[in-house]
Amino acid sequence: MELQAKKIYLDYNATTPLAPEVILCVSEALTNAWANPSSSSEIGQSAKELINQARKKVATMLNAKPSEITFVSGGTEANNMVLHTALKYFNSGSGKLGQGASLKPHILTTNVEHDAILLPLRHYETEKLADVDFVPVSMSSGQVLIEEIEKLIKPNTCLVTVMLANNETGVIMPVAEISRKIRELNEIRQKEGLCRILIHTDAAQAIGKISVDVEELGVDYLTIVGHKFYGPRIGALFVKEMAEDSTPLYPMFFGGGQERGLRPGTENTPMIHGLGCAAELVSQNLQKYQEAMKKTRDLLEKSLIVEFGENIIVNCDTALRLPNTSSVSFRETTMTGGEILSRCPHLMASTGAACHGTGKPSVILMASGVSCEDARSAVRLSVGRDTAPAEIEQIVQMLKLALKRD
Ligand SMILES: O=C(O)CC[SeH]
Repeated sequence: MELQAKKIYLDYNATTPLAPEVILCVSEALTNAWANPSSSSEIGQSAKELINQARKKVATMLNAKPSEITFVSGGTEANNMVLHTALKYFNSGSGKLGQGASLKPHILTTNVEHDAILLPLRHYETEKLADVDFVPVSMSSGQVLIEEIEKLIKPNTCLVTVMLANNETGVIMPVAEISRKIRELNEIRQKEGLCRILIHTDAAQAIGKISVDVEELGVDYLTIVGHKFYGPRIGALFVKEMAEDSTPLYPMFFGGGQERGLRPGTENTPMIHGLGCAAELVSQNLQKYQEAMKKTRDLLEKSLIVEFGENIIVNCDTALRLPNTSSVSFRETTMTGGEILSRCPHLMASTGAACHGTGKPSVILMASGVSCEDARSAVRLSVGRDTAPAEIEQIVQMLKLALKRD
């Protein structure tokens, strides 16, 4: 009987499994914390306490305060809430501060953001609700350049949103430097009666892989996505509390008073408890996770280069990248990345973002400086905390076999 070859999962940027400890947390809360956290009963209040403990754990992971964490359904909701807030902030007058009433809010972002930023902003443009500039990232590194952002800032700019790390290339963006520059400009703008520019980063791909410290980043908002760091499929939004000038946050829908009325709806206690557990694991083990993923990812890239030589390139490898992500393109093949993966039945990876599908060359890769031909044959390999170095040789052999039959 032929031994069933073990299938290897290398798509951790698409989603991660729940850590065993998180599964225990979720199942424990499903069993014991089913009460309505808004109930005054003992079991209601114990459910509420689990939520408060989870808030503290997520805050600790980010060097934030618990009161700066609002639980939401996931990264898409968190991102949309920030964009919704920026428009309302500008249009409520507090943003306009002497702007002509005819001016629309202006938002700056990059051209490689996740669809949960790109598509809402394109919608705002279509609906004439905002002017948006999608700043092209460097075609040599895949990173956005601060000067490219700065030169596009206008009097009616009310938000700069830049992802902390790209999901397809792993490129880490200079968010802390961008924040520093924006805060300098905000001091000048305040004297000129111009609106404060709010700063957001979508940290979905970064948390659990690199250090994410809201004080170091200097952002007003930060998106947290549980299912990228072995947590449940819910999220949270960090909103900076400042003594002198509170950061606005407007609810997108209305109902009960949960989450201080900012995100109403009876809380999903088990998932929130699980998110807190996942956050605690990151706080306790980030360096170990980071080192393990980098060791495995670097071994993978080295082994692929030894095997394929000039017939493989690692995309955006000159930039600072996440320790677990590798976007590689195969040359001297007529196959697309999707066709290559279809010939590797025991390798579960992707050609790019899961939400983009595998049909066409990734626009994100091409925007990051990868040629159309290389984007066409690209494969994204994203390792996890427990991807074993011993699996690397199997992965290389699977790809070698797939390319051999071209
Ligand atoms: O696969 C990705 O890169 C993101 C999926 Se939300």
